[in-house]
Amino acid sequence: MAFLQQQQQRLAAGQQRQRAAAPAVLRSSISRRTLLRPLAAAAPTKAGLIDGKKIAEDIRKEIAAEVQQLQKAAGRAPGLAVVLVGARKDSETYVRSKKKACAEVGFESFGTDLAEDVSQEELLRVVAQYNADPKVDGILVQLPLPKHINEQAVLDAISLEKDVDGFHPQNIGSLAMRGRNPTFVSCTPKGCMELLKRSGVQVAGKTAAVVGRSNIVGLPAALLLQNADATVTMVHSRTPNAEEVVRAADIVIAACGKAEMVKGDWIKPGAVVIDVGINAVDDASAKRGYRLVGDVAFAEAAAVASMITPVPGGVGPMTIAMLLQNTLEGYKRRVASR
Ligand SMILES: Nc1nc(=O)c2c([nH]1)NC[C@@H]1CN(c3ccc(C(=O)N[C@@H](CCC(=O)O)C(=O)O)cc3)C=[N+]21
Repeated sequence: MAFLQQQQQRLAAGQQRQRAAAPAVLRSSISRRTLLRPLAAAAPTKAGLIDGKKIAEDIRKEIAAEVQQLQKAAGRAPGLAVVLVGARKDSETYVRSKKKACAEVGFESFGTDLAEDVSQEELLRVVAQYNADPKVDGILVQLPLPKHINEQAVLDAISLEKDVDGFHPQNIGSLAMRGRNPTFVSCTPKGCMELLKRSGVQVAGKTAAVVGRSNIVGLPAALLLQNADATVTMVHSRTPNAEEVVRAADIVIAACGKAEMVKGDWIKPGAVVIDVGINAVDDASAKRGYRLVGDVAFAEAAAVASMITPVPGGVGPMTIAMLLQNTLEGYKRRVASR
């Protein structure tokens, strides 16, 4: 919270400077613009960093404490099943970090690794097995799946009560309807909202732009912002005036999957920027031969925003924290309904 206070002080100081400058404009013939320019150059705003890694760590601690408290009476720990098909390097990395996170908070993790050429039928059998397993509270089928498998058919087969990814059409549908509560909200958009909440950002009454309209991030993120009383515009590849729409927004969620597409001059001064993108770009000087960048040109945007998430260390760790939170929610519901 310390940085929030600093942030508010900095904003207040800026406003005071501007107020002090205003009478001078009236007294002299120098234009307001000319007068403010050297001031702005002397004090470039540097956005406060929203530390997703730290916030996710806090959440994992909260979850671990709750598991400690609940598991004795429940007779078992929460269980998460992760299904991986094929051998994509990035998917393997993600699945490994999910299992590690499970261990850290005291969950039991179940895993099935299937060959790239596994049949859809066989994959559906694995899903059905986990649906029926009383020790499993959440099921995650790592995406993307190989081309020969109908992704939606697999996601639809996951029991609604175990759909911790929140990808089942009924979960997304409930999110879209007023007065309905989805069983689970997708982890990445839920993580974005949690970052806003834990950074003290008020959403109600604000304008928000969501860049990207995917089922798994853009769409549910827009619905969540709208449910939190923001006025939301979605921007996508066919939006002719994307920059203009983004520039009008108090809150920007970038989830278009294009490295550094959202430039600094798309951002309204003082806006809050949540960057969902994780793009690998070649970098010979990096240990792995590549580095990760977001969908936002970070340095440029940080110079105008009031707060911004970094990549890595922003939304990514929150996605996993929300997966654990969803699994814990499912566990509590299932234990209570026994
Ligand atoms: N059924 C399904 N559910 C998912 O939630 C899902 C999926 N499929 N397929 C792939 C995407 C991607 N995803 C990420 C999770 C964590 C990080 C993460 O923790 N990133 C770290 C480190 C990244 C690194 O250093 O490699 C960071 O941003 O700081 C990133 C990306 C979940 N996804």
